[in-house]
Amino acid sequence: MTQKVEDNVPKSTPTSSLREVKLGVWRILTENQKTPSFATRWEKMIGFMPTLRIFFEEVYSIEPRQMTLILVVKIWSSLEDLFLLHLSTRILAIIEIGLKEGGKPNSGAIMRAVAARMLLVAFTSYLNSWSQRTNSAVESRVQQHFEDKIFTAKLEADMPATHDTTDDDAISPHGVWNTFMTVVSVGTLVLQVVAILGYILNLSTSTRHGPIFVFLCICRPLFKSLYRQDLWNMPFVVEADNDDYVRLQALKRMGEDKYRQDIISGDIGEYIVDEYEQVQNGLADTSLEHPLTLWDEQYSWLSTAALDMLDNLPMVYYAASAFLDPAKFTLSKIATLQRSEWTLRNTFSQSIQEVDSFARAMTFIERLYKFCSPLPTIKDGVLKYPSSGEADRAGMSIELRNVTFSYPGGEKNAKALDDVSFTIKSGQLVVLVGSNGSGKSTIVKLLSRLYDVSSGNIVVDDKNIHDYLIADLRAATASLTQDHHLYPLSLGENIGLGNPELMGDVEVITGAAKKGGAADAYTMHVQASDGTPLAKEVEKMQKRADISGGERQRVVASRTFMRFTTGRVKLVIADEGSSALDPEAEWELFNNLRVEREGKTMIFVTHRFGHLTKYADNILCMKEGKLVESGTHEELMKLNGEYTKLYEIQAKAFEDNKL
Ligand SMILES: Nc1ncnc2c1ncn2[C@@H]1O[C@H](COP(=O)(O)OP(=O)(O)OP(=O)(O)O)[C@@H](O)[C@H]1O
Repeated sequence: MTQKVEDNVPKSTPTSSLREVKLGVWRILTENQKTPSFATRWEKMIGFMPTLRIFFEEVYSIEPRQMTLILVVKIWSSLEDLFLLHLSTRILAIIEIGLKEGGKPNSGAIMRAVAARMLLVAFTSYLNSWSQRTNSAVESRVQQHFEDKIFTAKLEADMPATHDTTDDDAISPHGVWNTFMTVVSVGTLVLQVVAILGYILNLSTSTRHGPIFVFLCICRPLFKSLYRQDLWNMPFVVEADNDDYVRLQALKRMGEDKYRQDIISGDIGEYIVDEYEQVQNGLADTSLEHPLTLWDEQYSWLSTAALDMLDNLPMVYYAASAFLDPAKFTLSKIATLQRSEWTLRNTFSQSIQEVDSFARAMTFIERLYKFCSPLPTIKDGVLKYPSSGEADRAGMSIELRNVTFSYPGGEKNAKALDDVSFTIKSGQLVVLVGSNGSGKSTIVKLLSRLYDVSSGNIVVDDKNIHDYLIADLRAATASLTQDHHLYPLSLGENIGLGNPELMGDVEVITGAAKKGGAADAYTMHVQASDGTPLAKEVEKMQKRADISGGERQRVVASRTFMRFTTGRVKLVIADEGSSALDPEAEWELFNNLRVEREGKTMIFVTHRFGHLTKYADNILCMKEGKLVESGTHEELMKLNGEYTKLYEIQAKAFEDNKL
């Protein structure tokens, strides 16, 4: 198990090294890097301000009125302690003066100060409860706003962008409100610290006393943050480093529902329970406590005690001052100093902790905007497809010229395609074959411009594929791949989305469903969707998970036939689109596709050589990212190479079965 304590683990740089600590069942890695200097952090923060402003304005503009009130309450709450402190001081001072003068304290003044204090408490508590209620409403509005934004960005992102998954995981609309409130909290904490500092300095008996007292108040959090720097500044990675513990976690997972059927049918429950007990015994006294608790415990009690002692310094200071210079100290002043010392220390500690949260908020906001406005990695062209004068072609003509391609984010130097060249003439039916991982699907993806070549060129109808408008190219391509999924929408939409313009045309959709082999399912769907809202809802709620692989492919194939109804398709790509179909359905699908051949080039990717290769104008045989052979079935068989080898393995299987 790898557990990230910090979600922003920096990549190791040559200037930093890793420090490893073993605690309990954990292995903790921290970065032994020099803490960035104050100047570096300051620079980073200043550079971040414009992005922070955009974020703040965007969140604020969702509900400006409510947001203003929330901010006012936040500011008020941060200053409340100080107002209360001031009123308490006044009450104490009035009492003290009264007692000193030997008479009764001024009851009117006391009553007024007490009433003011109570009013303040009641007002703040009302504001807080109002703010809590408002917060949740505003929070859900903000969440909704960013959910829409993230959803749109996800739909608009192109394929290479989706390889950068590290950012995706961390970006969630739920994080936006928390991040916003973190930024607000940091702002109000800074305000609070400044206000208390001002108050203490104002109270102090001399210009020298004030700063010394303030320093003593913040001594503990300051030293703690310096001494235990890694807690605040060093992101660290924690992973389980105990075989028994790792196995225990794995055995615990065997209790999940998905394994139940196997456990019952395989009768392996007893084995798992025995193993579970064995690893529990193996762990014996090893601490399973949370790594952060263990991390904290590794410091000696002496250092902890020394830090705790620092808490007492302000008291020692004003006790000594009162002793040495009693004329300048009153009891009410000492009480006020004590209370303000406590408030300052707490607020300062919180601020230091928030430095870390603020750094995380900065990272979150930067990632959010990067995610929501990704730079398009696939550049659009300007030419219409088909260009004027080319519309009558018998299909798309394609030429790959020395194409090499590596997947973004894939292993360095790993070429999915290596110097591949071939030509497919308009209207040809071409079959792509080759062993797993040989690059067949990659060719298909490049033709749909899901990715761009790393080097070389793809020429479509005599022009570079990059010159065409991507939307036009995609409209001219109908693809049926094994990766296609059923959408979590109604069956009618699943087929109709092949041509959204005819979504309401039951007759056209029925025709497509027939050709794709999903006619029975679609007829049932039409009967269920008898127009009543309830029937529609029932249909929508049907789980798509219970559908078999073959049934799914029939629906996806129907969607492809629906796409033909646009009249714009010039290229049909079927990448293992019939792998889950029974032989009869596959034969039917293939025949139905052949009927649609007019005006279209067809590329089939397959491992099953059966009927497809017989009808192919050309067969391209791939191996390890290279095109190794091409020609008709007869020509390739004569070569006695890779194609023959693959073909004979299949043929032999049938012969062996006969024996
Ligand atoms: N998204 C991806 N990221 C990184 N590498 C990938 C990705 N998709 C495929 N590859 C790699 O590219 C190479 C070619 O894969 P491709 O899917 O084109 O092969 P294929 O011939 O279609 O295989 P199969 O017959 O199994 O479908 C393989 O080495 C594969 O691991």
